Formats: sequence, C-alpha cells, structure tokens
Amino acid sequence: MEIIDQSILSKVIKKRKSKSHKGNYGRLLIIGGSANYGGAVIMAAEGALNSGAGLICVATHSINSAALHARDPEIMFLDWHDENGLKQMIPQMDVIVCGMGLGNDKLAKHILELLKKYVTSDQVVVLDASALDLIAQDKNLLLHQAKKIVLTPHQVEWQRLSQIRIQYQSDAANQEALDNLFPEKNAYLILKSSHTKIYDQEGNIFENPIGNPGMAIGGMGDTLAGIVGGFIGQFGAGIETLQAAVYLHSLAGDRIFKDNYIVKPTQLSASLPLLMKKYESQNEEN
Ligand SMILES: NC(=O)C1=CN([C@@H]2O[C@H](COP(=O)(O)OP(=O)(O)OC[C@H]3O[C@@H](n4cnc5c(N)ncnc54)[C@H](OP(=O)(O)O)[C@@H]3O)[C@@H](O)[C@H]2O)[C@@H](O)CC1
Ligand SMILES: Nc1ncnc2c1ncn2[C@@H]1O[C@H](COP(=O)(O)OP(=O)(O)O)[C@@H](O)[C@H]1O
Ligand SMILES: [Mg+2]
Repeated sequence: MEIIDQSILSKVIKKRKSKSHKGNYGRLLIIGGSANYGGAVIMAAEGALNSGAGLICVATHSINSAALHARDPEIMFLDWHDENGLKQMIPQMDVIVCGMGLGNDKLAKHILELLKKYVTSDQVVVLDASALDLIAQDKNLLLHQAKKIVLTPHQVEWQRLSQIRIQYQSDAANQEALDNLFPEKNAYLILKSSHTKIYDQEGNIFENPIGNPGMAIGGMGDTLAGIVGGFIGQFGAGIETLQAAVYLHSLAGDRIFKDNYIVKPTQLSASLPLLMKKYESQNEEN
C-alpha cells in the first residue's frame, strides 16, 4: 500500500492550454437530488464546478432547479422526469456522476436502468450514495460497459454492497469483492473513511493521510463525488487522477479546519480554484 503525498497534485493538475475550450475539460452529467435531498446534488455539482469541469448538467427533481440556478448559474438543469431528455443527454457526456440524494423509489431505480441502457464504452461513471444502495439491493442495476466505473462508498454503503461488515473490510477482502462485482476489471473503489483508501483492480492501494474531523458533516462525500467527476473530465480516468481528487478534497478541508471548528462542504468547494492554482503543474498540458 502506498501513502498519497502532495506531489500528486502538480503531477495531475495541468496548467491550462491557452488554445482550449470548455469541451476540453469534461462534459459532466450529475444525477441526484430527490425532493428532500436537493442539497446533495447541488453540493456535488459545486464540487465539480469549482474543481474545473468544463460543462455541467444536473439531472434532478424540478423542485431543485431554482436553488441550483440561484447558487450556480453556470450549471444546466434537466428535469429527471424527462425520460427523453435523459436518453439524449446520457450518451453525450464524458462523465456521469450518479447517486447523491437519488433516493430509493421507483424513479431512482428507473434512472439506474436508463444509465445501464444508454451509457457507452467511451464514458466514465462515478457511482455514489443511493446509487450504491440500490445496486446493493439489486445487482442487475449494476452497469458494466463503461470505460471506467468509480465507486465512492462510505464504509456502511460498502458493507451493503460488498456484504463485508466494517470490521472485516480488509484490503484483501475489498479487492476480492471489487473483482467479484467487476470481472471486466474496469472499476476503482474509493472507500471513504477518516483514512480513505483507493483500490484499482491491478492490486494497487493508496491511502489518504490527511483530512480532519471537521469534515464529518453531511455533504462532504457528495462534494468529493463532484470533485472526482470534475478531475476525471479534465485529467482522465487514471488512478493518479483519483488520488489527486481525494488528496485535494482533504487538503482543502485541512486548510479551513486550521481556523474553523467545522468545514462546510460548500466552503470547501469555494476554496478549490485558488488551491488548484497554487498546486498546478508548471508545464502546460500536452
Ligand atoms: N443535504 C443533503 O441533501 C444530503 C443528502 N444525503 C443523501 O442522503 C442519502 C443517505 O445517505 P447517508 O450517507 O446519510 O445514509 P446511509 O448510507 O444510511 O449512512 C448513514 C449510516 O452510515 C453510518 N456511517 C456513515 N458513514 C460512516 C463511516 N464512514 N463509517 C462508519 N459508519 C458510517 C452512519 O452511522 P451512525 O449515524 O449510525 O453512527 C449511519 O448508520 C444519500 O442519498 C445521500 O446522498 C447525504 O449525502 C447528506 C447530505
Ligand atoms: N473524521 C474524518 N476525518 C477525515 N475525513 C473525514 C472524516 N469524516 C468524514 N470525512 C470525509 O468526509 C466524507 C464523508 O462522505 P459521506 O459519508 O459520503 O458524506 P455525505 O454522504 O454526507 O456527503 C468522506 O470523504 C470522508 O473521508
Ligand atoms: Mg455520501
């Protein structure tokens, strides 16, 4: 197992080319936010926006549209009851992040079915929160055809999905469970805790050494899912991209925690552009 260190940031965060446009930095579809959990998808979207995603569309319950646009007019909205809209939108995007506040009703399941049907082998899918819980209840909802699939459970979500109780979530058991879920070997696991670990399917494991208890607050994982999506859209779906996303999330949290009793997820997101500028690579992206 390797410990992630700060050098991962300048390795992954590229200086932007002057000759570029929003399409070069990832088209993201973020799906989540039932009538009661709109905050979850807005926090994910703010993680993606502030970490540099080129273009973001949020598919959510229509009740969340005004709040989303009031906070972030940069972000597009799609009513998640609009099945035709979803069918058209899904294959057009580079990265799909799904699950934050999705809930577990019939519509939530149907959205996972649509994803399974319309995601292509060129796309990357990040699955979080309710999406993982729904798949734990019905493994038929799991999609396999994406180029890469990134799971971002906390330990209880991973327990539900892998059937491994928290105290038995050893590296070997986690890797075996990931391989059982994805025999195609196209998945990563970001297992969140106070020491988040990242697993690939080639036997590599990376542990995040930073972060703090001020980050133990609802929405912190939603924010991470958005950052992971934003980073994949800009820097590709390799293991180093995931390490940098996880590390940056905690580094941002630590900087706020130095002077604050708690770390608000929205405050963390707002601090990302400055932090990314500080740690960007000195060489232009190639
Ligand atoms: N503002 C919004 O709209 C927000 C909406 N959200 C949305 O809510 C939905 C449900 O998600 P969820 O994570 O709150 O519920 P769930 O999966 O039942 O987990 C809770 C249980 O797990 C435990 N537990 C958690 N982490 C643990 C850990 N690392 N290690 C160990 N234990 C841990 C925890 O423990 P306990 O409280 O019992 O001590 C409890 O038992 C989902 O769609 C999500 O996106 C949230 O994102 C928040 C902001
Ligand atoms: N004590 C802690 N130390 C470090 N990081 C923490 C701590 N508590 C929570 N976190 C981080 O906060 C996030 C919580 O994710 P999650 O439980 O999915 O939150 P939510 O679903 O409420 O958004 C994870 O990234 C986790 O690593
Ligand atoms: Mg969560």
